[in-house]
Amino acid sequence: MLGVWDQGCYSRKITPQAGNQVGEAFWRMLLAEHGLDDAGMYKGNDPQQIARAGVYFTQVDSSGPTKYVPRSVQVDLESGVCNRLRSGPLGQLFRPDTYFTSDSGAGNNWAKGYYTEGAELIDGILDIVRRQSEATEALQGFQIIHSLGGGTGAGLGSLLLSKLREEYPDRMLSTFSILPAPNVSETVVEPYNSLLSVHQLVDNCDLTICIDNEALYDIAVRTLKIKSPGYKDLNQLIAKVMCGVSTSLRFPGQLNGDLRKLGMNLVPFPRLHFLMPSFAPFYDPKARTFQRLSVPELTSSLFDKKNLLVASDPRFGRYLTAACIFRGKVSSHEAEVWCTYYEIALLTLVQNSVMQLQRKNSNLFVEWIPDNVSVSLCSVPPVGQPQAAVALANSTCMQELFKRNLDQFALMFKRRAFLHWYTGEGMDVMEFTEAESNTQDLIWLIMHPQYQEATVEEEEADVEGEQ
Ligand SMILES: Nc1nc2c(ncn2[C@@H]2O[C@H](COP(=O)(O)OP(=O)(O)OP(=O)(O)O)[C@@H](O)[C@H]2O)c(=O)[nH]1
Ligand SMILES: [Mg+2]
Repeated sequence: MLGVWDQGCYSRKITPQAGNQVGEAFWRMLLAEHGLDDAGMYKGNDPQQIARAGVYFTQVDSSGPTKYVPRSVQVDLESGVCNRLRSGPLGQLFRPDTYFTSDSGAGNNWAKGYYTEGAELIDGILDIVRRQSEATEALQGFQIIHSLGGGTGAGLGSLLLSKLREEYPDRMLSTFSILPAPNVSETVVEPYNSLLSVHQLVDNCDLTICIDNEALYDIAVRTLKIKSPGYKDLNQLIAKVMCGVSTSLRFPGQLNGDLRKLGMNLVPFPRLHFLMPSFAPFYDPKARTFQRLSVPELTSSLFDKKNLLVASDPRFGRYLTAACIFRGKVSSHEAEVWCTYYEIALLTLVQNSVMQLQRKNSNLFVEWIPDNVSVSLCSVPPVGQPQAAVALANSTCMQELFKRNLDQFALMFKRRAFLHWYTGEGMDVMEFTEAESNTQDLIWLIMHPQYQEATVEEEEADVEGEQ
């Protein structure tokens, strides 16, 4: 999990395996983008690189040169991944007292993460969150990186979200949530863990950036031509997108420059905060030298199913909102210097290109939110690529993901299969029923966003009627 503040920054990873492994890939890429080495020492020479590094790092310069330390907490109910992190290349980066592990394990059981084993760790985790929050002038909010398919990231991650909501009701809570996929799946109960987590995310999170292992797997095989992709390959893709979508928070002068502004532009109704990321260009490293996309090509790639990090098809939904960021030298006029006039001209070019795409595909964008696609530029390119674009979109096609999860959940739940593992940890079967019906409601709302207000009014009328 990660936390973000205006001055310096703070990150905390609730990790289960996935969260910490993805976190490691993310921090490594983040270090490179800000010109920092593995120990957090600045080695770059571009003031833009480091100007807002404080959003994710605290500067420590007690003796000698300044060290940038991530505001991060690494949590797991097994110690293996954290131990590897401690003894790996980033061993000097994190504060030693920001690792929280135990050896009890959650054994893929959401109830252990939420109610028993995880619940025992929660006070210690909150203590360190509190200490870091108090030392910061302007706390924006928190980011959690976790998978939804296991016991720790999903169960303990959900518990942490609800505690943070209670303690910091006016701060932004956001997650990078990795959804399970049949072809990268590890256990049969993943649909249970995932749906129980979605149930919590609906109410306790402001922005959920969904990442789907199924889509990552497809990109790795079809586009990157990796024969049998491992987590390392998938995590590189996630890190690229995480760096991309946090660009506006980390570099100066950006639109959507903090988590709240980002949420404001992307979330028209509180429960519809499940966003799908896209990235372009993904390419086969062997074909790299041939890759140079024009602005319209980059734009259309961002809205293409092949470039989405979730396995759903935007042609079967409608976009409520989207935010795009173009990075590096995205114009074809390569000889031009990155100066103010050039930037204005480029912004107009990018805006026109998005407008044209919207005009051509007007049926894919709701008409009742005018100007629902925001665009911004960042001259700092991603690591290893001269140019790239990334988008976060709020589309009704996200219902496909929840429908897939719900169907798998329902098949097992109908027969009450595997439930004893959960009830054995003190969980009530009612919670499963509630998670199921909450997800059904969520799917309905995603498909009928125009009735959101009516639903809220009906609920309010019901409450008044009961009084
Ligand atoms: N993309 C990605 N997915 C992962 C990774 N590791 C595990 N997963 C996925 O995450 C889900 C399992 O969750 P884990 O993160 O391993 O579980 P956990 O949160 O540690 O929970 P427990 O081990 O049950 O305590 C499965 O859907 C895996 O496919 C990873 O490094 N990258
Ligand atoms: Mg684990």
